[in-house]
Amino acid sequence: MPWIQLRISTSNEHAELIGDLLMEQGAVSITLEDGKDTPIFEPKLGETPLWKDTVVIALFDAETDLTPTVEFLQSMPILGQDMKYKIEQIEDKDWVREWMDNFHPIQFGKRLWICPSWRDIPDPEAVNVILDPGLAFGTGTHPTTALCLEWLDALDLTDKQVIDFGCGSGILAVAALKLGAGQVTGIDIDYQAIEASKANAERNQVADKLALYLPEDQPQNLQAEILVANILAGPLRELAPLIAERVQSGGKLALSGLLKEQAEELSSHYSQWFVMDEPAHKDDWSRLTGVRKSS
Ligand SMILES: C[S@@+](CC[C@H](N)C(=O)[O-])C[C@H]1O[C@@H](n2cnc3c(N)ncnc32)[C@H](O)[C@@H]1O
Repeated sequence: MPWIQLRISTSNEHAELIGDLLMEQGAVSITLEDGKDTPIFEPKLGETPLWKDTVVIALFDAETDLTPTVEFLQSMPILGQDMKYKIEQIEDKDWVREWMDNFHPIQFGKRLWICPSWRDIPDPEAVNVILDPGLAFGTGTHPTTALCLEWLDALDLTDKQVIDFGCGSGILAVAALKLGAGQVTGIDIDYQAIEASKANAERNQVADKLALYLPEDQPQNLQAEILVANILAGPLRELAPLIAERVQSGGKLALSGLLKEQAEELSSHYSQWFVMDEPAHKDDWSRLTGVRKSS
């Protein structure tokens, strides 16, 4: 079905009200976009901050006459006759198909490949993870996932016990198993992540070695030789005592999901329990690694 979209430049104060009014005018969806290049990396819990210059994008059925909607918005004092807007025709595309067409097999480190389940495997001799992320985070294209995959690839995981905190699509958990881990525990707050991890483990014939839990259900005495957690700096800080408890003495830790400027502070916090290495970086993101001290 073809669509038209109305883009209105406004401020963070008025964006939500304009979005609500456009829904009342028959828009089928509203998207808010950064009007300039001002990224918001890690909002505080419960906050949904908007950019100072925000563009409200309203999608309408292509048959809609937008003249009355534009006139109505121009009559509002917060927009007025000078309202900056644009009307665009949207090509009718199959967005899922488009995303699938753009996701290709990627190599991480020396041995590991992440291969979308709908693609051919480029190197059958490699360690191949066949992946469909479904609705969960984790395709390998994000720098934080890439940093964790490279770390796992460089370890000898043979028969090791591994914990994947914040397992998302299960990409790290399944990669660890394909790299030889004996048993992996994946934990996530999102039930869809648990489902996606289970499906990906089955796809890779390693489901019998993957235990999955919501945080409240994880076993009390759970411990592993290796723990990887790609979450965000805030939760990683809060979870630090629990994460430390989960790693055996001499065991290895990797944390990602943190920004470069957060690396030093988080590393120093974890140094209570771990001998920390220098951080590794990719784009704006970092990975911290360390070895558990004796408790
Ligand atoms: C950035 S994604 C990482 C997914 C995957 N491990 C990867 O590396 O691509 C973070 C995941 O952590 C989960 N998460 C966030 N806070 C969490 C918490 N406190 N405990 C467990 N999982 C959490 C999210 O639901 C999400 O699936």
